[in-house]
Order: sequence, then C-alpha cells, then structure tokens
Amino acid sequence: MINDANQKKIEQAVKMILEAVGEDPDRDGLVETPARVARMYGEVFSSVNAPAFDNYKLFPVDETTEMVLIKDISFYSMCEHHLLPFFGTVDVAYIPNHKRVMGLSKIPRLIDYCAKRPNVQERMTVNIAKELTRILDPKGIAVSVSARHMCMEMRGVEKTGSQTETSYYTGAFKEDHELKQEFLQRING
Ligand SMILES: Nc1nc2c(ncn2[C@@H]2O[C@H](COP(=O)(O)OP(=O)(O)OP(=O)(O)O)[C@@H](O)[C@H]2O)c(=O)[nH]1
Ligand SMILES: [Zn+2]
Repeated sequence: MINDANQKKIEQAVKMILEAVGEDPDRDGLVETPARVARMYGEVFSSVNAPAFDNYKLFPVDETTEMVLIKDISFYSMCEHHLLPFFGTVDVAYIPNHKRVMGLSKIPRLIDYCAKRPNVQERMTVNIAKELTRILDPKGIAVSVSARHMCMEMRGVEKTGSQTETSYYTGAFKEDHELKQEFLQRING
C-alpha cells in the first residue's frame, strides 16, 4: 500500500520522466497521468514490504489424497530490469501432507501475492514454491511458469510472442521421476 508521501514522490518522478522525454506534463491528456501512474504502481507493487501471505484456509482430507493440480492460472508481474510487464500462466501441483489441503482460490491469490512486486521470472517461480512449503509443508511441489516479457517484445531484442518457461520442483516431484512426468503430461496434455 502506497502512503500519501510515496504517492507524491511517484507523481513527481513521473512528471520528471514526462518532461525528460520531451512531453508537456501539463497538457490536458497528461495532467492527471502522474497521479494515475502512482496509483497503478500501488496496485502492481502491492506486495513490496507486505506482511507474509496469510489469506488462506486449510481443510482436512484423507491421507490418501494424491496430487492437487491447478493449471493455467493467469498472472501479471513486472520485470525488475525494465519495469515492463511480464505475464502468462502458472501450473502448480502439490502432494498434500498432514491430511490437509488449501482452499483452491487461495493458490491463485498466493500467485498474485508473489507476482505483485519487481521480479525476475525465475525468482517468482521459486517464491511460489517457498510460500506453499511454508503454508502446507506438502510432500512435494511442482511449479511451472510460462510468460511473455514485454522487455523482450516491445523493445530491445524485439522477439514478439516468445515464451519463457521456468519450473521448480521439491520433495516427491524432485525425487520421483514418474510423478514429475505425470505432472508434465497433465500440464502439457
Ligand atoms: N533471467 C531473467 N532475465 C530477465 C527477466 N526479465 C528480463 N530479463 C533480462 O534482463 C536482462 C537485462 O540485461 P541488460 O543488458 O542489463 O539490459 P538491456 O541493455 O536493456 O538488454 P536488452 O534487453 O538485451 O536490450 C535482459 O537480458 C532481459 O531480457 C527475467 O525474468 N529473468
Ligand atoms: Zn526486462
């Protein structure tokens, strides 16, 4: 959450950027832009210095419950090198432990929590697994992230539509080749 002082700080910075690129920050279309950008940064960076993610509920299950897989969860984040968006989908699987599972909607919420800060895709991928480990202590986690990076598309190397894929495995997914293959088959098939 951005407080009033920081909102003003961003507004001043955006005004300076507009001036530096040769724009007139006082023209009609731009006059409210610094304030809008400050509010927007408040949204897309809302996890910076936020308290640990605690918006979840755990539910009891039988100990034989197997892989819980949620596919194609959309996310939007910002690359920390250029402050341009990278966005795509996350597939997450875990093997429950301690006879408990997490409320399903809380996994996309956790992904948003991990996404709403300046990021690199690799670190976001690992962070999702770390948060799930903290909350659930599962027998294993698999996280696969596929994303488009605007810093590679609209500038720089300009490779439109290229996808960056990252993954991270813990516990049973790391040790059990068949389980990892099952995860990959289910997310790709
Ligand atoms: N590993 C990783 N790299 C990223 C990510 N997002 C952006 N990058 C890269 O960060 C690098 C920054 O490299 P620099 O050479 O300092 O920046 P640059 O001069 O703007 O580089 P170009 O993008 O090649 O023009 C670039 O290669 C980006 O593609 C990410 O999530 N993970
Ligand atoms: Zn970038």
